[in-house]
Amino acid sequence: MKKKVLAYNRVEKPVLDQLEKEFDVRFFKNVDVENDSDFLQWLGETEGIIGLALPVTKELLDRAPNLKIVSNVSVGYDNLDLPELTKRNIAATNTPDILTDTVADTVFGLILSAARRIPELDHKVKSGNWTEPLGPDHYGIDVHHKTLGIIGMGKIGAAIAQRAHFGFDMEILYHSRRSKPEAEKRFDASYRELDQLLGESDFVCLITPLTPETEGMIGKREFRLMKDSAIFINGSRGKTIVESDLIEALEKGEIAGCGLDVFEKEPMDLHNPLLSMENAVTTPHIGSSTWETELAMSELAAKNLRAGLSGEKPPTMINPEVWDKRR
Ligand SMILES: NC(=O)C1=CN([C@@H]2O[C@H](COP(=O)(O)OP(=O)(O)OC[C@H]3O[C@@H](n4cnc5c(N)ncnc54)[C@H](OP(=O)(O)O)[C@@H]3O)[C@@H](O)[C@H]2O)C=CC1
Ligand SMILES: O=CC(=O)O
Repeated sequence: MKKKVLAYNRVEKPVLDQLEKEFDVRFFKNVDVENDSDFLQWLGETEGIIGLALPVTKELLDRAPNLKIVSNVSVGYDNLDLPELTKRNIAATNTPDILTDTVADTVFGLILSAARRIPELDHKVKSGNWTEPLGPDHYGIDVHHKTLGIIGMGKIGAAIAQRAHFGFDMEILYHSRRSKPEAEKRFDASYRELDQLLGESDFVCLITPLTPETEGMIGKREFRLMKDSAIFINGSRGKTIVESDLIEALEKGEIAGCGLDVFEKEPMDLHNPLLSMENAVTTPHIGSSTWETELAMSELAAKNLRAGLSGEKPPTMINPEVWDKRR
């Protein structure tokens, strides 16, 4: 009998088609996971979960007694209660590396869009309001030769630094839990304590995972430490910042603008003030969303799932101690 698999929200079609040949798969999209009876019934029987951003809580796990693996189609895994999965010997996997360059491209797109006011000016042209040559009211600021502060010099942070250093001659400052000698050598990057980085950077780019330590790490105090000409970019998770404090900082002119791919609530509420702020460039959490990268992520997640269900070690495990215990 085929093993039962629950697919959630996003698994690319060719990969889902293949998985359906190998397993008994049910696909769910945006269901109310606490109350959808079909979902809960399948959860009770399933051995593997594959998908994007399913909140895997203790309560959900209580309803999934046969579960052996949760295969996230994302590098971030803040949706998982990892200690609880590990305690129950359930493997957890993610999709690192293959999305790094794509996400760095997105972040750089936000930097350029916010600095050069591209969405705002695009709207001006298309709405028929480009009726005379534009002047200082519509100037942007340079990106090249400015100072970029990266909070979270991990894989994506380093790929952003690479673009900034080699492509735009920017000075790179960074803050992480540990110093990064390789980034210092390759990109001439300099380590700074967080407060110092905030005060010295023209562009502040946040790209850490969401953890108890990073939740709300950028709020009122941190926005005040930034230059009033600074542009703040968030590619990490919405909850790493206090969104209402960002809105206040923009309203008061404590910073000049922002570029956001992630939000406290996704999709955003229609009354969110960011929606009407011209100096806030927004994208709908599409950091890794290119055809090539989404397919590669689904393929890697499927590889992890297959391994986890056939007793092999999944290639990109987040909790390898589960595997060590199983052997
Ligand atoms: N917008 C989007 O679509 C996407 C968003 N992301 C987000 O980007 C995150 C990073 O991905 P990736 O670069 O691959 O991950 P990595 O694990 O390679 O890098 C994470 C970095 O964050 C640093 N970090 C962790 N905790 C802290 C802290 N408390 N203070 C300062 N720095 C900290 C780590 O520092 P150290 O090395 O010193 O431990 C590390 O340098 C993901 O977890 C996800 O949330 C990822 C993909 C797409
Ligand atoms: O947000 C996306 C991820 O891969 O993490």
